[in-house]
Amino acid sequence: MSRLTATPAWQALARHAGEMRQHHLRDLFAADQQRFAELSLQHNGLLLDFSKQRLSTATLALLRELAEQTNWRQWRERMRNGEAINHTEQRAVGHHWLRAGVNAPEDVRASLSRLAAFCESVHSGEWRGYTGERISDVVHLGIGGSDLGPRMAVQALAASQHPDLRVHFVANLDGADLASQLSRLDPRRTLFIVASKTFTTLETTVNASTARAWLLHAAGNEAAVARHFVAASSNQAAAAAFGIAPENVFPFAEWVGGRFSLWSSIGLPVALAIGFRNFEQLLAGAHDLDEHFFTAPAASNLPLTLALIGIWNRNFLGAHSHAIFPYSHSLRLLPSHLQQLEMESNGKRVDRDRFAVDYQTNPIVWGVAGTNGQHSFFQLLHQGSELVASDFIAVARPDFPLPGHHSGLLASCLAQAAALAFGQTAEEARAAGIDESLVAYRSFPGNQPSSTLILPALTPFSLGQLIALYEHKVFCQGVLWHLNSFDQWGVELGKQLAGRLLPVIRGEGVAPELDASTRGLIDYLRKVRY
Ligand SMILES: O=P(O)(O)OC[C@H]1O[C@](O)(CO)[C@@H](O)[C@@H]1O
Repeated sequence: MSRLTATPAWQALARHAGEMRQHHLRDLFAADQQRFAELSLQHNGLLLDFSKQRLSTATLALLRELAEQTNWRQWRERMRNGEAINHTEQRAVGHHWLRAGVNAPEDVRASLSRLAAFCESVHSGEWRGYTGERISDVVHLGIGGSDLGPRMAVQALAASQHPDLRVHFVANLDGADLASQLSRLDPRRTLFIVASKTFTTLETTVNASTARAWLLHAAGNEAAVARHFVAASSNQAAAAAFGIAPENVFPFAEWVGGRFSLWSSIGLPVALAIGFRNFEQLLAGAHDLDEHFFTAPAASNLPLTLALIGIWNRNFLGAHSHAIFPYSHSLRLLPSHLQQLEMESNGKRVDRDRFAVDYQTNPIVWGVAGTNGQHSFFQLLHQGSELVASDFIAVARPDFPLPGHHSGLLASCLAQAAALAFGQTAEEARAAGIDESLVAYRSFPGNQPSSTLILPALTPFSLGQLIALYEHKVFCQGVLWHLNSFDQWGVELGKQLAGRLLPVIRGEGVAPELDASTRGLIDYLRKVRY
């Protein structure tokens, strides 16, 4: 038995789960008229309703006891105080310092001032391309944490987009990604941001090299690179070796994890897209949530509550997957961002003390924007055989207010969450006039758990709050599961193998140790490629 499953709170929760599994959400609501009031929280404009989760106030009390027995407060202080809690890389975890405003470390404030000045020079037209033209397009080259966060934020805040500057993102190693962007761009007016913490990532360095060749083909002069390439990286030496002028490198610290780097210079495309003042509001929103997380008691702490609900669904009700449904077209990339945030952080099977865990860790995180998902896979959620826990995210006021759209969107969001929770019994189907031969098909079991999060509006501030809320949720779950949430060794093996296969694919080498399947695939590829 592990130190987690041996805790009295875990044991009590396991017993309690046996009892709670007997109850349908219909019964829980029927038995308690105060359920919404008891099982919802608010913080500075955000509302989190978790009354449609299959739990009770007693469940929450036990879950909070589990948090106490796993020392979540002490871990929270360790992160806040800059201890090297990422022990396998001997690094502190400091993304929250990036948004601490006037209390941020000196180097963070200095770096923000440089970003502000750079944004100002691009927006004002002081920064010009090699022929003296203004910059009209920015292409951000990065992948994983150096792509998903800023890409999602730029899309989410499209309503605040700077009118004269378009921001594009290229991540994939597949040349189709970069080629399709370049075909629409003018090298004289295009600025590239090479975004890579390590500056060694294959996808980003290949895309950056191709982009530089494209620029030089047009400019015919190396000097153009300094007017068209900047970098966001922790590896200033590698950025310089690539040919980016030192004054064009915006560094950030090693203690910023890739999937938490949106708040650093990796967020430069966001600042360019929405303006630096709005970027500061994004940071302010995240800081607001940081303060809440660091100071609120367990019972009113939103990130901790989200984390505990996730643990309940995963470890005690047996949900394998967790869906994120933003009912907001602008937030349609949020599921992808959270997928990386959660699965790269807590997709682990060895605990902090190097022991294999004897409990489930992160579920599969997935999702799309509503209402689109309703017309593709929601059928399985309503009548399939899988327990799926969901987060519905709604925005009270529209960011693009076209008449006749937003009320329907909100109605759909609330209707889906209610239908998943309460379903439709055979009696109700009959009462609705369904023919007896169809009653079995037109009954819905319900009892699918979900939370609903409401943002008053999609602003830079509320987006900052939203992302930080999930970041701290992930932190709390990592603490409870006794994981290091801040390394990602699991992605290394595939990278190393790709490095070994590259010369073989190119026909420049042999790899005698290859397995029969990979060898067969390579032989076939060689045959059909050339
Ligand atoms: O910013 P870099 O160093 O290019 O890394 C990109 C991404 O690659 C990963 O290491 C995973 O492969 C992520 O954690 C990281 O965000």
